[in-house]
Amino acid sequence: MTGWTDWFARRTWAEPGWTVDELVAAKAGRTVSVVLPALDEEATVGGVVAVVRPLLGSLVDELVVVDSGSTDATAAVARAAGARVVSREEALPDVAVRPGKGEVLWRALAATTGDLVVYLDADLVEADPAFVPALLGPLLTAPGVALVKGFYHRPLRLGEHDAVRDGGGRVTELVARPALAALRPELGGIVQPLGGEYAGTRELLESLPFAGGYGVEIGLLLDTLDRRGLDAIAQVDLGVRKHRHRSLRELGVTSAEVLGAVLRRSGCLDGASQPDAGSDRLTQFVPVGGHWLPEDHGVAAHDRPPIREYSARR
Ligand SMILES: O=c1ccn([C@@H]2O[C@H](COP(=O)(O)OP(=O)(O)O[C@H]3O[C@H](CO)[C@@H](O)[C@H](O)[C@H]3O)[C@@H](O)[C@H]2O)c(=O)[nH]1
Ligand SMILES: O=C(O)[C@H](O)COP(=O)(O)O
Repeated sequence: MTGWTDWFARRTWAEPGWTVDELVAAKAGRTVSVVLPALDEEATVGGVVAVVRPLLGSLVDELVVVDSGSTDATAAVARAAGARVVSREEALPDVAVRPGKGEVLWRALAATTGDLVVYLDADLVEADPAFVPALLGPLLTAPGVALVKGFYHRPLRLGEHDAVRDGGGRVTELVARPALAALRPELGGIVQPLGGEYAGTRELLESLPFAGGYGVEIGLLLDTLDRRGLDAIAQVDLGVRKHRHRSLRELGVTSAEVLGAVLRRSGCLDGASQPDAGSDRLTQFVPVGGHWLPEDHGVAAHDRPPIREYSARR
């Protein structure tokens, strides 16, 4: 426990108690965009939009679902629930799309205008209306804070009525936190480095590269630390977060993208001069008819440049 204990005491809100009215007053002319990245989330996106929708026109100035190439009814459901829906192509029309979550979060900056941006995953189950106010609290009231991460209990849901308490967050616990402990121990006090519920100033987010895939969250944390220092980062307790779980095999690809983003930022891969450094394939072995067959998966191993620089080059 070195390097972050003082930070933890200063920058962790364990019982966020701001009221919406207090936060609206604290905006002082600043505007807020809430962004939901969504790839085939018709089952849950409507519920997430519905808990943010009542804040539109007061704490929240725009609520946007950025559709990541869904083939289901995600866009229609999100629109019906009250969000503006933008496809990833529409968000930045003259830039060819690359796959991945980081890509849509990066493009979302071009499709929105808020001074503060709140990201929420669209696969949240029983999303909590308190998430957005709590994530905005430190940004609106604590000078110097530029990035706010949520933390929470994460049940591992095994069925509709069955869950392992705090059994979720497998990539977080087995890959992300150990990698940070080894390579950037200052970030060891961040409870949920991979959580998809966080908020930042546009000024910060537009100045940072975005890892293209699931490495985006850990990349933003590392880059904020390196450019702004630990005190620019805060965290708030959001209670409980439930989401759709992916299979162990899918989480292997997530882990590869998270690890790649860390290594590119740690001098282990030459990320600075080669933004695409690192392997973009992961082979997994699957048992088929008594044999183990290799299965090849694509891994997003690149960073998008800070969107501010990108716009300037065009
Ligand atoms: O190409 C993609 C992939 C995902 N998503 C959306 O991103 C959100 C999170 O994706 P998900 O596949 O549910 O992520 P997890 O496997 O749960 O991964 C966790 O860990 C990741 C790595 O840090 C974070 O990016 C996630 O937010 C966090 O929930 C969901 O709304 C997805 O629809 C996209 O929009 N495009
Ligand atoms: O953040 C993580 O570690 C991944 O989203 C996996 O989460 P899960 O173990 O709750 O599915």
